[in-house]
Amino acid sequence: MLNMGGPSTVAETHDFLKNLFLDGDLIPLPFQKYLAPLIAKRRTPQIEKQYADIGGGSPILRYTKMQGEGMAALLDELSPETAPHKSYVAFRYAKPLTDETAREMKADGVKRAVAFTQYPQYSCSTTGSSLNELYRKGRAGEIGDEVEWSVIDRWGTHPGFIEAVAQNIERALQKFPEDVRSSVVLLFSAHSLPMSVVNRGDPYILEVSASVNAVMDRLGHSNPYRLVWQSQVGPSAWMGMQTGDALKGLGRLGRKRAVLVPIAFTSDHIETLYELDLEYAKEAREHGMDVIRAESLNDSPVFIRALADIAADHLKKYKAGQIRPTSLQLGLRCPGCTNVTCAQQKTWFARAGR
Ligand SMILES: C=CC1=C(C)c2cc3[nH]c(cc4nc(cc5[nH]c(cc1n2)c(C)c5CCC(=O)O)C(CCC(=O)O)=C4C)c(C)c3C=C
Ligand SMILES: [Fe+2]
Ligand SMILES: [Fe+2]
Repeated sequence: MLNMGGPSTVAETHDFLKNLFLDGDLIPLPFQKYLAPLIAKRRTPQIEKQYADIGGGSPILRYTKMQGEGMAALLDELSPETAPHKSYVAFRYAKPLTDETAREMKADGVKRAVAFTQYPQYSCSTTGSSLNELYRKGRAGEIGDEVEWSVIDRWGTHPGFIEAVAQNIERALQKFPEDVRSSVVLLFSAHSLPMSVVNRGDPYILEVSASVNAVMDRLGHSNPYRLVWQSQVGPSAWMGMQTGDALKGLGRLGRKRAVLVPIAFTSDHIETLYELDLEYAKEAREHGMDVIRAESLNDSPVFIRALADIAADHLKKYKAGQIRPTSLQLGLRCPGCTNVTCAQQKTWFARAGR
């Protein structure tokens, strides 16, 4: 289960940020090796405070383990021919990092593995980065040669995922009086992307939009909705409109009721617990708005079942011993992408699978 991870305790914030700013797939910096530690150090106090304010750390490891264990148990039933199943977590910027997980898999004698991104929608800066890391570790011999790999690199319109999000929205809508419910604005909010990344052809914006469209279809377009973007960092141009500005704009239009829906991350993190709950929703309430946040997927049984269905379908399609390069969705670089090695990954994942 690939994801970025987060500091489980406030004390781990600095290392998390250092790993993040060292990642050229996420943030290409000149003299990265030297600049990254400096930027991380400068940013640490502010981000430490945010993790302290949401309860002393990120819950992502706890939820990912819970989701993984639930998924593996269901998979034993859904796919008995590939049982037993076990989930491993490989985070990009926090423990457990890819090499630690690879050692554990090696010690367990794993022979067949699925690199399963936990980002529903593909971006070269997120899933691409995690796959690059796995590829590098594989090439460096840190992952057993005998492991047969395949990849699930996106699932943003899987009906189970869409159902889980839709149910959380319906639960949030229930909190509004029935006579006004259908006028509540659904404000889907996803982590923004620098325009430099959007403009080189990264598919994330398109795939997040596809998720939102699928959720609205499932809801029968019951409510007005918009997709907005949050958490931009630094002075460069990012995808808009920004979530905070959208809320203010709705307030000005007299649309006082909204549900904020996290759509691009599967567990709670600073963006939901700090930015959406403590900053935006609070500010909106102070301006007389009635804003509720739909819950993150976290331990949702519908979502865990979706993960198991996605993995079971994949295992049926890509049987051990039969994985070929053409089986993988990877291999297409964005036309303008210079730092993502998707094309090489395709070859490695296939070769590792022989
Ligand atoms: C799908 C989710 C995310 C995308 C896409 C994404 C792209 C992206 N992020 C940065 C820069 C930063 N992101 C930071 C933290 C952070 N990012 C995400 C998710 C996505 N990022 C999460 C879940 C987190 C962890 C914080 C949290 O909410 O718990 C940070 C560090 C925090 C900070 O300093 O503000 C930076 C920096 C870029 C440049 C980028 C696309 C290229
Ligand atoms: Fe980010
Ligand atoms: Fe790319």
